[in-house]
Amino acid sequence: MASSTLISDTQAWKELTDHAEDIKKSHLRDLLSNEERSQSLAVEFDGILLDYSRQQATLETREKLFKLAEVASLKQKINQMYNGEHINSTENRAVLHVALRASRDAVIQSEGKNVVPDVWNVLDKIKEFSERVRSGSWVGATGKELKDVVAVGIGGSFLGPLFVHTALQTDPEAVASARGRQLRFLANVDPIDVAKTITGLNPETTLVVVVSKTFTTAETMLNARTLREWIIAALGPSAVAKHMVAVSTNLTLVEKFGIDPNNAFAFWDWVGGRYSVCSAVGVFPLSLQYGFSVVEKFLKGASSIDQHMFSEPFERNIPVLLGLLSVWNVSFLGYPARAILPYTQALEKFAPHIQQVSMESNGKGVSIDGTPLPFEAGEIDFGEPGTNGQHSFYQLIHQGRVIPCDFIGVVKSQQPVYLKGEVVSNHDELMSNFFAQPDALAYGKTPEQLQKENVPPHLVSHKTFSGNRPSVSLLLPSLTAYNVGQLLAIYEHRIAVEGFIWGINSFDQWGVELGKSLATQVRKQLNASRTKGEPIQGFNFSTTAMITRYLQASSDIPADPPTSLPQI
Ligand SMILES: O=P(O)(O)OC[C@H]1O[C@](O)(CO)[C@@H](O)[C@@H]1O
Repeated sequence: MASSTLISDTQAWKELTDHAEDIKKSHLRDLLSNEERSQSLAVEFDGILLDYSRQQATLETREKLFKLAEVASLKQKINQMYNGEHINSTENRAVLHVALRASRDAVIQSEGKNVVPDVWNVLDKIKEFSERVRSGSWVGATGKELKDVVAVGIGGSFLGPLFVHTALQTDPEAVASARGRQLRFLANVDPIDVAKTITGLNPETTLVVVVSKTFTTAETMLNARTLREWIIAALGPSAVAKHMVAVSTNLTLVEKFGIDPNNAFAFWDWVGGRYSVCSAVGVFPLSLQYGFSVVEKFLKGASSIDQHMFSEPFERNIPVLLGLLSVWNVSFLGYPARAILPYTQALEKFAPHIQQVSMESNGKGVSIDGTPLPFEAGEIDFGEPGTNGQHSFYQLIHQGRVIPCDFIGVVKSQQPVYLKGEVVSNHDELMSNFFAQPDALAYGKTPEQLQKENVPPHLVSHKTFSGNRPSVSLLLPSLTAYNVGQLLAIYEHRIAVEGFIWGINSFDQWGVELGKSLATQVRKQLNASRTKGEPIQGFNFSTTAMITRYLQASSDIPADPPTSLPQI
C-alpha cells in the first residue's frame, strides 16, 4: 500500500465491510455452538489465555483481518518501531518504550546508537539511590529517614505508576518490602488534591519526586513549587537538596528549578509520556516503595510480551489479535466504545491508565500523512473492576448499547479469603461472575425462554436480552509484578496495532495543545485583573462574563500560602 493511500480505500477493507454485513446476520448463540470454532479462537502464551470466541467473528473474519494487516504493512511497522525508526513522524521521534524493559545484553538502536546501556545506567542508578533511601543511608535534612514519597506528575507521569502501584499493593512480596513506607501521588492542580496529599505527612520524613517528561507542564510545575514551599517553610531552603528529586528528559530545567541534576533520573525523547511507566517515571517511585527487585520483575513481564509481540506469528500473537479485533469492532461492526472490566480490585486503576494510552494515542482525525480520515479511529475506553461495575453500568451493556467488553480474570488471587463454613470463597464468587457475564452478553435471553418461565406478558420485553454482545476474556495465572508488566505491554502493543492498521500516528498528541494555550491566555488575564485591576478582554461574551463573575465572587478569598492549606 502506498503511504498516501488510506487503508479504507483498499480491497481488504472493502471485503471486511461486506463481510461485516454477513456477520451481523449471525448470532453469538449459534457461533458458540461450533466447538471447533471456539477452540480455534483461543490462544495461550506464558500462562495467559486469550479467549476471543465471543467476538462476532469467524475464522473467515480472522483471515480477512490478517489480509488487512498485510495490506497495512503491520509486520513492517512493528519492525520499524523495534528498529528505532522515527515512526512518530510529526515529532520526528523514535518510539522505543520496548528498550526500557530490554535485558541488559539486548541491542536496540536509535539513530545508530544502542540505547540499552543508557537504559541500564539509569536503572542501576535508581537501584542504588532507592536502596540508600530505603536503608536509611540517605536521610532528610534533620537526619530522619525518608519513609514517605510524594510523586508529583500528571497524565503519563502519573496514571501508569498509579496503576502499577495499586496492583502491587496486593502482591505479598511487594507488600512485605513496602512495610512502613508510603507512596502518594499528586496530580491535579486543584488545591484540594494538594491538601489531601500532604495531610498527615511530615516534611522531615518526606521525599518529593517531581516527575515530568518536559518539566514544563503547568499543573506539575505549580504543584512542585507548592511542595517546595511546604518543605522550605518547615525545614529551610537548604532542605530542598535532601527532600526533592526529579525524573525528566529535561535535566536543564530540573537544575533551574533547584534540584541537583545528580539527584535526577533521566529518560529520553523516544519514550512517549503515556508509554513511560517502564522508564524512571514509574520505576523510580515504585522502587522507593517496593525495592528495585520487585520492579525489575514488572519490567521482565513487559519484556516477555515485547518478545512475543515481535516474534510470534499473528495467529498466536495476543496483542496483534486484540488490536485487529478492536479495529473489527470499531470500523466494521460500528461499536465506538470498549469496556475494560478486570475481575480483581488490584486492577482498579488499569482502565484510567488505558484510557490515556488508548485515547491519547488513537483519538486522531487524520492519517499519518495528514489526510483527513473518512472513518473514525480510536475507541472510547472506560471501565471498573467487576463485580462493582455490574452494579453500576452493566445494565446499559446488557440491554442498551452494544459495547465490546474486555473481561480480565486472575486464576490465583493474591489474597484468598475463605469464609469458614461457606462453600464458595470470595475469589470463587468473583470468578463465578467473571465466567457468567460474557455468556450472559453473548447468549442473552429470548422471549420464548421467558414465557416458559411464566414471566407475565407485560414484562417479557423488559426482561428480554438480545444477546449477541461481543467480549474477549483474558485469564492471567496470577497478578504478580511480572503479570502486571505483561498486562501493561499487551495493551500498549494492542493500541499500537490498532493505530498501525488505521494508518495514523499513535504517538503524538497535538489534540491536547489548544486547551493548554487557551488556559495560558486566561491565566494571564486572571493575573492582570487580580494584580492590576485590568478588565477581562479578548474572549467571547460568554467566557468574559463567566471569568468576570468568577473574579468578582472570589475577590474576598485570602491568598494563603500553601503551608497554611487546611489538611484534609
Ligand atoms: O510528563 P509531562 O511532560 O509533565 O507531561 C504530562 C502529560 O501531558 C501530556 O503531554 C498531555 O496531556 C501527556 O501526553 C503527558 O503524559
